[in-house]
Amino acid sequence: MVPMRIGIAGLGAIGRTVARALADGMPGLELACVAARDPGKARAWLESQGIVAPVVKLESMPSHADLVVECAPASVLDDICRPMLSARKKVMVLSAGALLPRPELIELARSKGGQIIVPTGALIGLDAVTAAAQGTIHSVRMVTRKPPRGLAGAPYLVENGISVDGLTAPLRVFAGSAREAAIGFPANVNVVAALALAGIGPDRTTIEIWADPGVERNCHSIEVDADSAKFSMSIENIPSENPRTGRITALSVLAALAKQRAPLRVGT
Ligand SMILES: NC(=O)C1=CN([C@@H]2O[C@H](COP(=O)(O)OP(=O)(O)OC[C@H]3O[C@@H](n4cnc5c(N)ncnc54)[C@H](OP(=O)(O)O)[C@@H]3O)[C@@H](O)[C@H]2O)C=CC1
Ligand SMILES: O=C([O-])CC(=O)C(=O)O
Repeated sequence: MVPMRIGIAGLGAIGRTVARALADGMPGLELACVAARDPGKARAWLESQGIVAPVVKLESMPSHADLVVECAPASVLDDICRPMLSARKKVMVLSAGALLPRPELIELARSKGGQIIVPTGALIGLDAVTAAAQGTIHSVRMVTRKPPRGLAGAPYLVENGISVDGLTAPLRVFAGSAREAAIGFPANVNVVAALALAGIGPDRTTIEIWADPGVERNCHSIEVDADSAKFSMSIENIPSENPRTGRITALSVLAALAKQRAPLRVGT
């Protein structure tokens, strides 16, 4: 079987873990290329790891890869998705919050025959939410609690003069829709964007965000009420080297990549 060629756009907390795993070997998959903001830094890291892969520009990824994992800042989403989708290829999107205001990327995938894949990422239970969405979902509510350092610097906090420094008790810093949360916290709550895309959309999916000095993990809990089932789910993510990003996110990418070529697929 010809291996599926995987590109990685963004060599940070998620990208490095995915590159390492692909280089170590995943059945039916090969690391085909990497794109980074600073190609010199990327080359030095690859060399230090003994990983052989070309460092290329975002716009030339389609000639190297069948599927690109987008694990870069939200601001780069367009530059990663457009060339790949225009070439009828696949992009696995981690910056899910940046997809909400860009429905034209989904239209591009539809018109060209490419595909955007949003993995479960740092979340849980999107299989159940997508199943329930085949029927009628009445409501989806999410509550996120993060250590203050996992929220510091978010545009919503800056614009509203909310400080999370030196908190001694939990502070609810936001309550609103997934759409508003994705704008105010573009690097902190991609999870609620993925949840919205799986279920009832960004305007009806609600979220509370708490800065909680009492937690060490990024904690997400979700309640879904549907005509097929009522369920609640929660996950406590151990932060990776990037305090905003749970370690499980890169593992979710690996699981989703493995499914691309697996003889047995479990879960939706
Ligand atoms: N869907 C989900 O469940 C989750 C999504 N995420 C999202 O995934 C994305 C990646 O997260 P994470 O790995 O933790 O982030 P990091 O900040 O650790 O890594 C991002 C990398 O992208 C690089 N980069 C910056 N600009 C470009 C560019 N123009 N082209 C290519 N690479 C670039 C950065 O380089 P440099 O440092 O040199 O600027 C950095 O190495 C983020 O948007 C994050 O919010 C995170 C967790 C969960
Ligand atoms: O959604 C995100 O961007 C990150 C997150 O909450 C987590 O890793 O738990």
